[in-house]
Amino acid sequence: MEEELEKSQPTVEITELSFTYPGIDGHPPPGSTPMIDDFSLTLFPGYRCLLVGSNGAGKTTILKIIGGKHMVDQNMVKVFGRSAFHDTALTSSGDLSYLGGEWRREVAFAGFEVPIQMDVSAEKMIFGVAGVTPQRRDELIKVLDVDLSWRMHKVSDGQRRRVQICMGLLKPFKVLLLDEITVDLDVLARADLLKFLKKECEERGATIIYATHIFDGLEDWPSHVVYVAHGKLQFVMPMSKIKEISNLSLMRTVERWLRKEREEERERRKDRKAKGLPEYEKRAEGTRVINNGWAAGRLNSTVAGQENFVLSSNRVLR
Ligand SMILES: Nc1ncnc2c1ncn2[C@@H]1O[C@H](COP(=O)(O)OP(=O)(O)OP(=O)(O)O)[C@@H](O)[C@H]1O
Repeated sequence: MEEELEKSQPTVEITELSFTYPGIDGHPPPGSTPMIDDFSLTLFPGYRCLLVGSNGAGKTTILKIIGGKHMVDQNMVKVFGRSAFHDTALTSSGDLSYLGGEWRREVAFAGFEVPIQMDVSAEKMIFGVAGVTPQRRDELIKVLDVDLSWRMHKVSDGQRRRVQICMGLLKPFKVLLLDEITVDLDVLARADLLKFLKKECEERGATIIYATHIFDGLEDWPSHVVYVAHGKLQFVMPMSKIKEISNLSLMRTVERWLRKEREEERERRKDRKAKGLPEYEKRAEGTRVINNGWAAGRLNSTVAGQENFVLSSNRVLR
C-alpha cells in the first residue's frame, strides 16, 4: 500500500530542517542549540501520520513550521512545492489547514468574526464559513453530531469543540495538521471524526499529520507513525511494519519507545555528571535523520559526545 501512495508527487517535503526559537530580539540567541535539528521527512497523498513523542519533543513546533507559522528557509519545508510561510495562498485557499493549540484558544471565529463563546447559534457559526459545499457541510454536521440550535455560550466544552472542529474541516483541505484537537471529545465523537479523517485520505488523497498522546482507537487509523525525540526524527514507520515487529498495542509500543528514550537520557545525564559537566547543558546529541525507514536501535545510536551543533538563522515572525 505504501508503494501505491508513493507513486504520486510528495505533498509535504521537509529537508534538513533546523529551527531555533528566537530570543527577545527576534533572532536565535547566540550559541543556542536548535530545537529542531536536521529533520527530513517526505509525505505523499493519502498518508495519515501519527506524530508521537514525549512532552517537549518538538511535535507542535514541527506542525507549526509546516503550517507556515514560523519562518524557516524556503527550501527546508515545502507543501506542494511551496513554503507556507512565504506563500500564504496555501493556507488561505484551505489547501493547507492547521488545527492546533492556538487555533483551539483563538480561532474561535466564524467567517464573520464572532467569538465562539458568544450568544450565537452553532448554525450561524457553521454557515458563516464561506466557500463550502452544502454536501460537505451536511456530512460534517452529521459526523460531529452538531445540533445547529446550540447556543455557543451555553454548550459544554466538548460540544463547543465539535462546532469548532466542524468549522475547521469545512474546506476540503489537501494537507491537514492536527495538534491534539480531540481531548474534549467523547468516545463516539472521536471515533466518528477519526473515521471521517481516514476516509478523507483514502478517497480524496488528503495527507494528515496528527500529533497526539491518546492512542485509544488509533490501532487501525494511521498509515505511518513518525517518532520524534529531542527535536530529531527517530524514524518514520508504516503502521503495517509496527504491527509486524510489535505484538503490543500501539499505546504500549509507543510507551516502550518513550521509556527507552527516558532511560537513555538518564544515562546520558549520569555520564555528564560523572564527567563533571552540567547534567542539562545540551538537550540532545546529534545524529543523522532517517527518512521513511525503520532504524533499529535508533535511540541507542544517539551516542553522547557527537553533538550536531548548528546555528540556525530562523526567526519567528508570527
Ligand atoms: N515559543 C517558544 N519559545 C521558546 N521555546 C519554545 C517555544 N515553544 C516551545 N518551546 C520549547 O520547544 C520545545 C518543544 O516544544 P513543543 O511544544 O514543540 O513540544 P511537543 O512535542 O509538542 O510537546 P507536548 O507533547 O508537551 O505538546 C520545548 O522544550 C519547549 O519548551
